[in-house]
Amino acid sequence: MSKIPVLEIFGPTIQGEGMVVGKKTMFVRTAGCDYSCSWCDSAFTWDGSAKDEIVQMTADDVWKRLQEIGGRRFNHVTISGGNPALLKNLNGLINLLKQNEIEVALETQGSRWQDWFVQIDDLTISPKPPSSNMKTDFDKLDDIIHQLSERNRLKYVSLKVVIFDEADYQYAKGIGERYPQVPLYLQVGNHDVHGEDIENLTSNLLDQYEQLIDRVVQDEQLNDVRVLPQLHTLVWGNKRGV
Ligand SMILES: C[S@@+](CC[C@H](N)C(=O)[O-])C[C@H]1O[C@@H](n2cnc3c(N)ncnc32)[C@H](O)[C@@H]1O
Ligand SMILES: Nc1nc2[nH]cc(C(=O)O)c2c(=O)[nH]1
Ligand code: SF4
Ligand SMILES: [Mg+2]
Repeated sequence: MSKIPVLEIFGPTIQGEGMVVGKKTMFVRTAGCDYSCSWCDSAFTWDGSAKDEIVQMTADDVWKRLQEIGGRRFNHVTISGGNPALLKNLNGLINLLKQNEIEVALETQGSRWQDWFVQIDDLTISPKPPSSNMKTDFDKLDDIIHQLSERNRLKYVSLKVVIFDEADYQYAKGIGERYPQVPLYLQVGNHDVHGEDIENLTSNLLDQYEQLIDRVVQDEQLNDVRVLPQLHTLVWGNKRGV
């Protein structure tokens, strides 16, 4: 059976971000990314620092492990990374979860298409703004949104843009204009992904959140938008596995 490179399986916790924020969920975090965002809060998935922790698992292994740690205390699994959309064979895991009546969410940046996107219940696409130092391939992103639209999947999809500065804000507006049919979430950027002083971190993030809200409420071109912090970061700081 084909294997998936897994870095973490944890939960139940709450989804801290985006379209299903607050939902009780388990997480499966895959290894490897085609991007290297300057501020990535999960850089250990691609920078080699956790390469010894990567475990090659079959879909069955992952499902067993989810049950071992989550028992019967979950009905939702979020797959994140790294970029899980690098893995063509994730359909095995997605099918297995669905057979067991588990809802499946997935986080990806919109750089790659996989046919199994159409099976995801909550698909978050998070194109990267200028502060990340990554360049969005808009031909690719257009194609992904087009394919999802053609297959009547847009009700299961959202776009989420992380905001650090004015250029990011303008980029997010561009995303909103380009894909008006897809719900848009703005997410507060965490400047200090290694900081251990949670009080200081929380207070900075709440300040950033307030500033982003102030900017959005003044803006007549961004009426149909949702503005959120990363809830898990406010609660647990930069701790891994929550
Ligand atoms: C770690 S990524 C993994 C999934 C996929 N590679 C992606 O970027 O969408 C999960 C989410 O965390 C966001 N993220 C990463 N670093 C962040 C930071 N420093 N502050 C806020 N959000 C961040 C990403 O933009 C993405 O929406
Ligand atoms: N609680 C919690 N919510 C999250 N939402 C997206 C996450 C991610 O790293 O992809 C994440 C995470 O790592 N933890
Ligand atoms: S695309 Fe996601 S996982 Fe990859 S570097 Fe950027 S934030 Fe990190
Ligand atoms: Mg995270």
